[in-house]
Amino acid sequence: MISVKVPASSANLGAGFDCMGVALKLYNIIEVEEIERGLIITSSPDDPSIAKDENNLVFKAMKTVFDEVGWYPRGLRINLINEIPLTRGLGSSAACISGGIYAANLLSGGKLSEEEMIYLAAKMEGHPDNSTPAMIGGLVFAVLEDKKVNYIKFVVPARLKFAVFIPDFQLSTEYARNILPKYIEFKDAVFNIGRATLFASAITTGNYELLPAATQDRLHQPYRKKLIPDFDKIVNLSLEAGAKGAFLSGAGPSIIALVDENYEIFEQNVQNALASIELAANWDFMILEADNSGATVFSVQSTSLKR
Ligand SMILES: Nc1ncnc2c1ncn2[C@@H]1O[C@H](COP(=O)(O)OP(=O)(O)O)[C@@H](O)[C@H]1O
Ligand SMILES: N[C@@H](CCOP(=O)(O)O)C(=O)O
Repeated sequence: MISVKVPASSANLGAGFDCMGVALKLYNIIEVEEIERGLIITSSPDDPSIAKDENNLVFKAMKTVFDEVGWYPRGLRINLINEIPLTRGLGSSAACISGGIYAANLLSGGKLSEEEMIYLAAKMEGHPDNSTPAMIGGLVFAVLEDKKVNYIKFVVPARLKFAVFIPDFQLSTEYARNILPKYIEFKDAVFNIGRATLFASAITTGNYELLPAATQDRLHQPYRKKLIPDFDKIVNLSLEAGAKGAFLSGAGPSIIALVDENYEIFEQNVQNALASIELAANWDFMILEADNSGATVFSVQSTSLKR
């Protein structure tokens, strides 16, 4: 049995639509084992959206590796331990894809390089901003090209923390992508290019005072926030509590805020604000550090099946 631990991820980071994302210390564990025959898939906690047959996302990711390397298990047992909430904008699908590819590569003899796994994951997800940090950790700037992903990984210092607000409703990434406009005004494109560039520079040089300006966006949040009634209230309470920027996590509905100091005061301010304002949804709140490792082997137990 091979056990792989794979982190959650928060993509876009404001202005960096489809090209920036960070891995977070919130994990799924994917356990895989070759068996004599068949496909057995279990998950905890279980969820009706988690397929238990060949439509399962982890299995589909694993099969892309088996097809690529030309190796197939006789049968496969997959157990999923899901700590990352599904369909909340925290890269649950990317964790399945990157974790599944990473586990399948181990099971099939490690023939794929890290670059090849990064590309396979981004191609399957359709954009590299979740799958790449889920695979290698850190805060990643990434572009999906024809046959590879061009990326830079930045190791996030522990000083920079991520306050995550998770509501009690789901918002599918597919739906949240379909509602985006096909065309935008030139000035809005220029607006985002500037802020994404400023964000990259501010994060890598530690100029966190620039982050509130650098995390503004006109490409996706104006459209998606209409699906999240509490969006402005959560963003505003985060900023008033001392965050250096607050924005949609991936395609939402979760919201994420950057905190670089006075963590206890920030947390107390947020708890007080959440208790005192009227909100349309129930929101879970936690402060996470960035994960700088990505998918890792959690444990390997020798299997009884001999080839
Ligand atoms: N932990 C999981 N296990 C199996 N399938 C999953 C898991 N998380 C997501 N999926 C599948 O991926 C699909 C898309 O999820 P998505 O809307 O992208 O969620 P997220 O925003 O968390 O990435 C889900 O409908 C589900 O079928
Ligand atoms: N760039 C994507 C990110 C989706 O992230 P997820 O965690 O919501 O799957 C988008 O904005 O659609």
